[in-house]
Parts: sequence; structure tokens; C-alpha cells
Amino acid sequence: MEKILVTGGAGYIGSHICLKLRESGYQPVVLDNLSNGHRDALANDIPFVRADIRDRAALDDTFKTFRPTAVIHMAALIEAGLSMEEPASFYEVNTAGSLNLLEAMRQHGCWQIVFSSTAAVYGNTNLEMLDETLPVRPENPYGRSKAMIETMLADFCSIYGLRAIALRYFNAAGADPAGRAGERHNPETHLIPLALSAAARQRNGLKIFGSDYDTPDGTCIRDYVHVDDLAAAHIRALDYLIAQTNSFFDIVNIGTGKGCSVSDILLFCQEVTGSKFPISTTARRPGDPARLVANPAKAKSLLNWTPRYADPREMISHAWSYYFDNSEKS
Ligand SMILES: NC(=O)c1ccc[n+]([C@@H]2O[C@H](COP(=O)([O-])OP(=O)(O)OC[C@H]3O[C@@H](n4cnc5c(N)ncnc54)[C@H](O)[C@@H]3O)[C@@H](O)[C@H]2O)c1
Ligand SMILES: O=c1ccn([C@@H]2O[C@H](COP(=O)(O)OP(=O)(O)O[C@H]3O[C@H](CO)[C@@H](O)[C@H](O)[C@H]3O)[C@@H](O)[C@H]2O)c(=O)[nH]1
Repeated sequence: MEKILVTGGAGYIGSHICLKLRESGYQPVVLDNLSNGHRDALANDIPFVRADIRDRAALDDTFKTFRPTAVIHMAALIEAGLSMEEPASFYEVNTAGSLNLLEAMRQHGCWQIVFSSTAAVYGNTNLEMLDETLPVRPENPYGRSKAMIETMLADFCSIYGLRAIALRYFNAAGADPAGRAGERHNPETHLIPLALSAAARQRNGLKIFGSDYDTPDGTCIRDYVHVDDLAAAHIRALDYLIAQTNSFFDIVNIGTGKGCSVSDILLFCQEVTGSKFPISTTARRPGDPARLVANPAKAKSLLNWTPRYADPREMISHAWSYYFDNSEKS
């Protein structure tokens, strides 16, 4: 079985990718410092290295021990809002940490990588849909830290011969439909899990960050993509990467192509849970673009990937089941 090193694999998206890797005949090996992940989010028999991507000696040991065929690189700080307060941490962990990883890959002859990029690289545009040919103009240091990694990848591909795909995910949502994994950020800052905890009366309602955006209902629009579909996209990307013989770098959006406003999401959360939690409006959160919706055409044409779940209510329903069954976990 081909071994795939999954950095950040104990996190929300990573734990779903590990499930999908095993179902697809790959052997995940996870490296995670557990700053925001959970060892118990992974099956016990998945090889696990507790280490930081900035620790070169730990990376060297990991490459020597496991000799992975490819890397899925997800380890990162992920909150766009926090990056407006602590930009240095984002450049240190995301950008410098990724350079450290790429250098270790080069030294150990591991030439294939799927990288977790983000819709946040696009920033504010007036466009209905965003496609991969647009210039990147991130609104926040998080997006800039990821855009820099895309630039490094392009150079490592053209000059050192790496093969790389950057998947620009839009907003991951939902949980494993079979209930084996879900979202457990601590502290939680994402819209849907916060709304679900309001629905469960674990918090006192939900505040909308800004209702004066230039959108139909004044709240921000995002493209919510089911985490199970996101995991499936990684398998497509990996299969594609492994089938190539020449170096290349490509960028692919992973989203549904459908936008949903914050207000819509909250109404859906109330509908799915049957709980009319209080909703109020507060100031905009700095660094939030008004609208981020994918043009998903390239994911279909290059990777033959299309989402199985396109209705946010299905995503919320799976997230709610997971929330309900795991509310005692931190
Ligand atoms: N959640 C989303 O909607 C979304 C959207 C676009 C892109 N992404 C990207 O997807 C990836 C995974 O996101 P997620 O939502 O699963 O986040 P997450 O926080 O649940 O997972 C990230 C994992 O990385 C680990 N980690 C953080 N810093 C590390 C370090 N220095 N060394 C080793 N491990 C480290 C954390 O412990 C965690 O397990 C990230 O790269 C994120 O930027 C996420
Ligand atoms: O209490 C809350 C929380 C969020 N929001 C809004 O809900 C939307 C979604 O926010 P959130 O769930 O925090 O996700 P994003 O800030 O869009 O970022 C996510 O999605 C990006 C891709 O679009 C990823 O790159 C990031 O890592 C990931 O955190 C935004 O408009 C927020 O302002 C609120 O109004 N109230």
C-alpha cells in the first residue's frame, strides 16, 4: 500500500481525508502537533507522529521511517479573523513551516504533494464565481500566507521537478455521514458549529458579523462544501498526481458553485435542528470578503470531481448528528 504523509491529519478535514484514504487503498501516516487536532479523531492503527512541521529533525525522521509516496499538506493555522490580530504566527507556521516541509521532501526524494490552499486567496471581487485564472488578492494575512505557499510550490515544481496540486477549498462543512468524524475546533470560530451549539443551548445565540455588505441580504456569502466531498477530491487529486510523470503545478477550486449567505445558513440551522436560537447582528469581522463562490468547472474537467452533497441543509444535518453524538468531547 502506498503511504501518504498527512500533515495536520488529526484536524477536522484531515480526519475525514484519512478515512477516505484507507477506503481508497492508501495508507495514511499522520504528522500533527495536536495544537488544534485530536489523536482520537483517528483510528488507533494509523501511524501517528506528534510533531511540528517547523521541526526539521522530526520531519527528517518521519520521511526516513515511512518513505511516503506523497504528502497531503494540511497543517496550518486556519482562522482568517485571527490572522488580522496575529499575522506573524500565520507566516511562521503556514509559510515558513511549509518551506521546511518542502525542503525535507526535496532532501528525501518525495516529489508529490497535494496542498490545502483556500478561497481566501481571492479576496474581494465583484464576481459571481471565482476561477483559478484570476489574480490572487487576499484580504487577510491567512490568505496571503497561503498564496505565498502556492508561489513556492510553483517554483519548486518548475525548478526542482516537484509535482504539486493546490486545492483551493471553499468553506468546509458537515461531518462524516457515517458519524465517524466531525468538526471539533477549540475554541470554535466557524459559523455552522457555532450555530449548532446555539441550537443546543450551549451558547447564548449567534451574532452575524455585518449585515451591511453589498449582497442581497447584506450578509457575507460563502460556498459551503461537504467535508466528505472535500476528502473525495483529495483522492482524485492524489490519483491524478501519481499518474503524472513530469513535473507540474496546478491549482483547482473545490467548491459547489453555489453561494449561501450567513443569514440563509442560520435559517437552515434553525430548520434542521428545530431550535429557534436568538440571532443578532454586530460589526463586520475585519478581513472578511463579502462573497466567495467557486467556479467548480476545473475540478470536474481535470479531476472528474463533482460534489455529492450540494444542499447546505444536508451538511448541517450531518454536522448536527455528529454534534449531538459527540458533545461530551472537547
Ligand atoms: N476549514 C475550512 O473551511 C478550510 C477552508 C479552506 C482551507 N482550509 C485549509 O485546510 C487545512 C485543514 O483545515 P481544518 O479546518 O481541518 O483545520 P484544523 O485546525 O482542524 O486542522 C489543522 C491541523 O493542523 C495541525 N497543526 C497546526 N499547526 C501545526 C504545526 N505547526 N505542525 C503540525 N501540525 C499543525 C492542528 O493540530 C490540526 O490538527 C488547513 O490548511 C486550512 O488552511 C480549511
Ligand atoms: O459567529 C460568527 C462566525 C462567522 N460568521 C460569518 O460567517 C461566515 C463564515 O465564517 P467562518 O465559518 O469563520 O469561515 P471563513 O472565515 O469564511 O473561513 C473558512 O473558510 C475559508 C475558505 O473560504 C478557509 O480558508 C478558512 O480556513 C475557514 O476558516 C463569515 O462571513 C463570517 O463573518 C458570523 O457572522 N458569525
